[in-house]
Amino acid sequence: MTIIQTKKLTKYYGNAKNCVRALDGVDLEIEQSSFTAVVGTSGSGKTTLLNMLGALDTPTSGSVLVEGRELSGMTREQRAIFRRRRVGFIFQDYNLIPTLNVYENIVFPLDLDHSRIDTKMVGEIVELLKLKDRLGAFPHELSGGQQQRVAIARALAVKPAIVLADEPTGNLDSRTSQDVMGLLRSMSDRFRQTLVMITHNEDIAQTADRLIRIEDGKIIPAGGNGNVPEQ
Ligand SMILES: Nc1ncnc2c1ncn2[C@@H]1O[C@H](COP(=O)(O)OP(=O)(O)OP(=O)(O)O)[C@@H](O)[C@H]1O
Repeated sequence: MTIIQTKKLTKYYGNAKNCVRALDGVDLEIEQSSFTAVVGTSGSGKTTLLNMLGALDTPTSGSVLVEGRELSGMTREQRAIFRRRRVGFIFQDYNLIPTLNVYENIVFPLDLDHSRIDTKMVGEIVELLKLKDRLGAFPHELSGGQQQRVAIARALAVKPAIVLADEPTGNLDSRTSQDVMGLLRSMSDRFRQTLVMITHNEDIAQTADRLIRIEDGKIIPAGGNGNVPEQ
């Protein structure tokens, strides 16, 4: 089943004189529960694509449908609820709240939404991400890798339908990277989550169900499990 679909998705920045075509007519379909790796050189449009899929930004033209709903047809408030309940974001710069401790950061989206905290599942995530001993610590007391793991735990705790991750293992050693990838995969199996991940790590990209290569805002045919989008 298709969970994400984009149609001629286009995002231009700047003005007519100085126009950056960050995304240039992207047609894409992503299957539910699949793991898609997005690769491409710096500035090719990867983050822009992720932002569009998660309703963090609006297209210049074209559309994004998630679970059959067109994101640009939503009101601002509907988009905020969609982001909070359906999407788990893992950003490159973590975006942790400095005044909250690790546990409070992890359950923050649930608190915001007045949702019940599944303490068993949060406990499992925390254990797998090796954060159990650091729950009372504040972000500034953590290493970069630990902060990244808190951001991952926070994204997964809401049991989102879609996990959008921008280089989530960039700051982790290879052993922890493998653990984090294992966790993301097993969470996606258990909760039928769809994972879309930007990565520069070829080994990780090769483990994806599908590899999408972006160049100058366009998807280009790429190698990767033979499952390559047509251009
Ligand atoms: N807010 C913005 N205003 C103007 N130009 C932007 C903006 N955001 C992105 N761009 C431009 O759009 C293009 C695509 O950027 P994007 O961040 O999507 O690339 P990327 O593939 O994620 O790069 P990286 O791997 O370096 O993170 C780049 O040329 C970038 O400079």
